[in-house]
Order: sequence, then C-alpha cells, then structure tokens
Amino acid sequence: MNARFITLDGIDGAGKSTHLAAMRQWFAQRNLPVLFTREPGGTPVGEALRALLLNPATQANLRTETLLMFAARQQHLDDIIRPALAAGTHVVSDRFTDATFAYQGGGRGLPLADIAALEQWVQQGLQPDLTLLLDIPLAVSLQRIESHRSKDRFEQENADFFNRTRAAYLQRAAAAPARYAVIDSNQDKAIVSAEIDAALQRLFEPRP
Ligand SMILES: Nc1ncnc2c1ncn2[C@@H]1O[C@H](COP(=O)(O)OP(=O)(O)O)[C@@H](O)[C@H]1O
Ligand SMILES: Cc1cn([C@H]2C[C@H](O)[C@@H](COP(=O)(O)OP(=O)(O)O)O2)c(=O)[nH]c1=O
Repeated sequence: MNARFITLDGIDGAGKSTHLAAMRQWFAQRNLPVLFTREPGGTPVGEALRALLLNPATQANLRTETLLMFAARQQHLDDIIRPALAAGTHVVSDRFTDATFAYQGGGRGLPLADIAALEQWVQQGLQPDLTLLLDIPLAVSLQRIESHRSKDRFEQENADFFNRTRAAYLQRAAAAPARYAVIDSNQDKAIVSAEIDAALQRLFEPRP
C-alpha cells in the first residue's frame, strides 16, 4: 500500500491537538507505520523558524512571514515527509500549506496566486492525500482557548482575521472536495473523533 500523506488543519482552538491524540491510537490499533509531525516545525531548522514566527515580538512583514513558512516547509518535505513516504511510512502533519492559504492569504491578505506559486515551487506537485479540516465558529473556538495563559503571534489576532482565515479554509475545501474531509468541530469530542476515524477509514479502505 502506498504511504499516505494526511494533514490536519483549522483555526486556532478548533481541536487539532485534542484529536491528534486519538489519531495516534487509530494508527496504533491497526499497526500501521506512521510519523506525526507539525508545521511550522518538524525539523531543527523548522522548529527554529517556528519559534521566530510565533514570537509576538517578531516584526516580519507579510512576504517575509510567508517565505519563512515555506522555508520551514521545504526543509520539512526534504528531510522528513518525502523520505518517510518513500519508506512506506504514513505521515500525519499538524498543519500544512492550507494554513498558509488561510492565515497569510485569507487572514492577512497576501494574494492567493503568490502562495500558489510558492506552493508549486516548494512542493513540486506533492499534495496531501487527505486533509482533515476541523471547522468551528469563531465564538466557540475563542471560548475554548480563553484559558490559554499566553497567546502566540497568530492567536493574538482579532475576530475579523480569524473569520477570514476560517472562510479561506472553507473555500479551499470547496474548490477541491475530493481531498478534504470538513469536520464540524462544534460537536461532542466523541462525535468529532468518530468522523475523523470514518474519513481515515475511507482513505485506507475505500469501498469498491
Ligand atoms: N469537541 C470539543 N468539545 C469541547 N471542547 C473541546 C472540543 N475539542 C477540543 N476542546 C477543547 O478546546 C480547547 C482547544 O482544543 P485544542 O485541541 O487545544 O485546539 P487546537 O489544537 O486546534 O488549538 C481544549 O481545551 C480542548 O480540550
Ligand atoms: C503552517 C502555518 C501555520 N500558521 C500559524 C497558525 C497557528 O496560529 C500557528 C501554529 O500554531 P499551532 O499549530 O496552532 O500550534 P499550537 O497548537 O501550539 O498553538 O502558525 C500560519 O500562519 N501559516 C502556516 O503556513
């Protein structure tokens, strides 16, 4: 079986961390080789860039921010994602390029064509086999992350920013529905988890 590349995305507070834990179990129960990783990050270079990008004191302008996201992604693809897939290991990434379209494109307003050009240059056609998009109304996500003590550079953004970010995610999913499972994360955790499991099941064991 070809190794699958799966990404998990959504606005902050959508429930990614919560459901990554359940996804680990899903793979473990089936004895499937899998590597969990994240963006920005996943490599020493990527983690250093992550620290820079998430630091509220960082003054990177929008193009610089976008290039740094893709710089981290290039290293991640070269050192981690492509080698794992080539070795037959499934890869689950906590965020990927959809986040750039949503945050730098939708949220901050960088033209989507600029992001698409970088996507092509860095990914050379590689796309996730499945993107699990956890969708949630902003008010609910804000309630859920209210208790965070310190917010990173993106979490400090305002409601309009996150509404645009959410809309950009949904637009991407609507434009290429075969790649996405849009999951309503404003439901009980067990239901969200069951819907994620069902999407994984469809990817790994498609019905004829
Ligand atoms: N379906 C859910 N119902 C209620 N609370 C949830 C649900 N999913 C996640 N949470 C809670 O919301 C908060 C944010 O979830 P988290 O998984 O950290 O989001 P993310 O990683 O996407 O920022 C956590 O306190 C988590 O326990
Ligand atoms: C991958 C990526 C992330 N981001 C943002 C989204 C998140 O706010 C932040 C990464 O944080 P996140 O993955 O949500 O980590 P945590 O759960 O620890 O908060 O980076 C972008 O703006 N563009 C990108 O391309």
